[in-house]
Amino acid sequence: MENIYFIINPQAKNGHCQKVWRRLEKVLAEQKIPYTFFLTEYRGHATEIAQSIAMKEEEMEKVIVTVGGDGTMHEVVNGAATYPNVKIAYIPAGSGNDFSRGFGIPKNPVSALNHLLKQIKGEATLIDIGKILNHDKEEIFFVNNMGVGFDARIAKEVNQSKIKGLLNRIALGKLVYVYFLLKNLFTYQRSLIEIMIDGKSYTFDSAWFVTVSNQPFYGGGMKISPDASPYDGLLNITVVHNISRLKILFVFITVFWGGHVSFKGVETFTGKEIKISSFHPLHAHADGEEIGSTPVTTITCRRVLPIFSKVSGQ
Ligand SMILES: Nc1ncnc2c1ncn2[C@@H]1O[C@H](COP(=O)(O)OP(=O)(O)OP(=O)(O)O)[C@@H](O)[C@H]1O
Repeated sequence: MENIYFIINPQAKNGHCQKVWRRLEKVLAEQKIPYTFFLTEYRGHATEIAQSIAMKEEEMEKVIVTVGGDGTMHEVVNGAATYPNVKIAYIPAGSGNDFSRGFGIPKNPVSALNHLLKQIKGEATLIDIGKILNHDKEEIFFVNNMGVGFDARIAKEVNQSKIKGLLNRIALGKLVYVYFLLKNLFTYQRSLIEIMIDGKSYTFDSAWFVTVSNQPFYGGGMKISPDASPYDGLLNITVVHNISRLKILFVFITVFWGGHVSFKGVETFTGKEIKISSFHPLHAHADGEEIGSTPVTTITCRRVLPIFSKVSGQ
């Protein structure tokens, strides 16, 4: 059996993750699985823990299992992605859990753990990840998506909001993104955005946002990039521009099944290196976590991260 380390964000889904972890502990005890665990104490802590696990006895193979939401997974990947001795797994216990949607991991945390315990004896799957260079020349990885503009503004407000806690308590946590989308819809100032995709330049005036996806889902189940695949070495770009405030509401409804891509004003591209700049600095996010503002450059890193997911061996 591999060395298994769990990193748990007890605050994910406004504390619900603690209950999830207690259920997982029982399963691990019943199956007599040896493991080590760490609870995160603050934002950024999962990155520090993952990195220190990866660095300890570097020749030793390890599996780091994230228990939490997409934000915690983002932090774990940023701590461990550059260490070849580490494989990563995910148990969904956050509000949105787009990673589990995109990678076919069971929604139920106990099922996800049982599934992982079966898989862990076999081969992990190498997936693509995105690497961002922001204007401070920091390197940031993402597994789901990154974005600039309206969606990054929403991500920032969601992360700071008290409403998220309220909605989570009544089991409607996924609606938090919808709430902030509607809140910003009538006030957001659209902007000129320039995108360079593999050396080819595109300009969009009155742009709402640009999303760069590694897998189809974001924002708690919206299929923003229906054709994105984390196995093809490409990133999928979605630009929404020149659409009125009223029409974007209709477009938004169709995002849940990926129908938005057929609207005029929704443009899609694929590429390996994407530079995004804007007339005014715009918020940027990676996997829903704030990462500063434009300009940003994103590149794909092809099949570099070993993960355990339903589609292992693909
Ligand atoms: N102990 C902690 N206290 C406060 N914040 C924390 C702690 N540990 C991690 N965090 C931060 O909590 C934030 C949210 O975590 P996470 O994304 O895992 O859960 P979520 O928001 O419920 O789920 P999702 O992102 O899937 O909607 C992350 O930005 C992470 O950095």
